[in-house]
Amino acid sequence: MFDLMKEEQEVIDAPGAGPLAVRKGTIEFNNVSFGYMPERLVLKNITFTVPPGQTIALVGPSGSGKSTVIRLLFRFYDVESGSILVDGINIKTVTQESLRRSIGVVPQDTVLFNNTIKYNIQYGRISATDADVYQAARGADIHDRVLTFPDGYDTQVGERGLRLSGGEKQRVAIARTLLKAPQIILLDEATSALDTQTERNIQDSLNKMCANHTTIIVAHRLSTIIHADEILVLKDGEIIERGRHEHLIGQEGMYADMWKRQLENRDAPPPSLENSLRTDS
Ligand SMILES: Nc1ncnc2c1ncn2[C@@H]1O[C@H](COP(=O)(O)OP(=O)(O)OP(=O)(O)O)[C@@H](O)[C@H]1O
Repeated sequence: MFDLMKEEQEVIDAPGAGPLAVRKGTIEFNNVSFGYMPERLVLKNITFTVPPGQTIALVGPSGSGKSTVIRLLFRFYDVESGSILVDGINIKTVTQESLRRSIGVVPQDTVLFNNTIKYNIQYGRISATDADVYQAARGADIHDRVLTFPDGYDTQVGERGLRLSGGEKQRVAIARTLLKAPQIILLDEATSALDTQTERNIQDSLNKMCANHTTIIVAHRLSTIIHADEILVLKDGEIIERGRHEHLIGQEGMYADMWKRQLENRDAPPPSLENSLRTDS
């Protein structure tokens, strides 16, 4: 999946590029085609619009191009043909720094600094006050948890400190994003399984965070995108189905198949339960 910190610099600012001032946060992809290598396009004629405050979800098999859409919006690469606009401005014409400043990212796996939990949250906006940090932590549903750490907000975390669980790390990312308060949010849903209660809590925090922000979600669990304003189903770099959840279920295509498969997996008893039943009988 996309690891934005590790991407190398491929594009440079255009001469005289000015800063992007995001007002509403409309995102438009117009006939975007792109390949990492000229002979192989991984996105073909992708067109979609995310109106201000709405949520679009990208789903599809591994390698279908979901993360590439995100990387292009972050402008790690320039499109081969077509254009990407934010509030009507072609992102090629603005500074990358200003573009990335306007976008908050909640990655699958959040990198923690070997520092205090407070620093790790405050990283979203270094100038934030303690009160802002606590408020963001509350919004991300991690404040009460932090208070149980040995030194509260001053507890060292990361490799050399307290290790946080996957769900806790994701909540740190949500808190950072709440502090940054960007108009646009990119969310890379974790593939790793979380227990049902943790998942529900995180989902609540995510919903709160994304409300009134233009959001693109790379989704793995379809249950989290039932309310998305539009779902794009990608296959081999093309949008093969699009629409809201109910519409796609009615189409009985790839999305409906994926949905059925996820329901079957959810209804199957967990392996441990199966084993214990077998032992008991
Ligand atoms: N840096 C790169 N150089 C060359 N090819 C790449 C690079 N990154 C991705 N690709 C290729 O581009 C295609 C789309 O990859 P992408 O990461 O966008 O897929 P994805 O849908 O996000 O997959 P996943 O769900 O597995 O993360 C794949 O065929 C992949 O092999």
